[in-house]
Amino acid sequence: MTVPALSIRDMLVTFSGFRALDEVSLDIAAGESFGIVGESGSGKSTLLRAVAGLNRFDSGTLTVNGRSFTGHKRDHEFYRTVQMVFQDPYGSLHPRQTVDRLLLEPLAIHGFADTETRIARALDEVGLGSGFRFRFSHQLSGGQRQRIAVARALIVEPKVLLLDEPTSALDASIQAEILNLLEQARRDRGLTFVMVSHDLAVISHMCERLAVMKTGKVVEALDVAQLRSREFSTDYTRQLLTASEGFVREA
Ligand SMILES: Nc1ncnc2c1ncn2[C@@H]1O[C@H](COP(=O)(O)OP(=O)(O)OP(=O)(O)O)[C@@H](O)[C@H]1O
Repeated sequence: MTVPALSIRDMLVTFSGFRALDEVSLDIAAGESFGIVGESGSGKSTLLRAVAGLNRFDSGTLTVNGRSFTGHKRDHEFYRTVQMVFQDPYGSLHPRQTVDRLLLEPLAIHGFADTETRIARALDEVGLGSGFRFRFSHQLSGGQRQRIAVARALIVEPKVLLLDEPTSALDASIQAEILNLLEQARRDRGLTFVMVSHDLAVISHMCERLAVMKTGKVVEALDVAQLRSREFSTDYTRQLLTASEGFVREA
């Protein structure tokens, strides 16, 4: 692997002594789409949140594009490079703000000047168009909100997107649209994805490699070809696969 976009070494996160993330190490290459799966409570969100600086990590190292970070301190440049999209587009967007305002905010924070052009382009990129610009987010459907959340992440031209169950709050048909939109953006922009999902079908569709988590640890790392041909080394992964609804793809 060339210099990884994201390198996590022995990352430990504890909550009152409980090891929610137990010395996890991962290298994710630039341009790679990397999945994180595991049962509920296995530490997937904690890992993503610790990378994003939303949780502090107690020990270990995080290196992003060659820059190292500790604890939960992140700087402007980090958030220009790394953006996160959350599961719940209802919670992550302020309901009483217009789409315009929601898209303007990250541009202002990061000092972009040509805001008009960027907002118009962002709305086009996520398939909404300028007719949505002055709508309030509470007037949008779940799928439209998630498109705005994606636009808000992409508008500052990041290199890495952290995606925490980005479609699991949406209907199946809308899920596919958002996943396609994300995949298109990744290809067009050469983005690196780190995607958490409980749905192995989603991971199989979107990712090239994945880590399987259990009780705060990575118990297995494999590529999607191995996932599809069921070359696992643990029964736990097999059980996850069986439990993942709709996973029907055969080797
Ligand atoms: N802020 C917190 N305070 C205390 N415990 C926490 C906190 N955040 C997470 N945990 C605990 O850490 C463990 C891992 O949680 P996490 O949310 O990372 O799991 P997950 O794999 O993302 O689960 P799910 O698929 O259900 O979202 C759980 O036992 C959870 O209760």
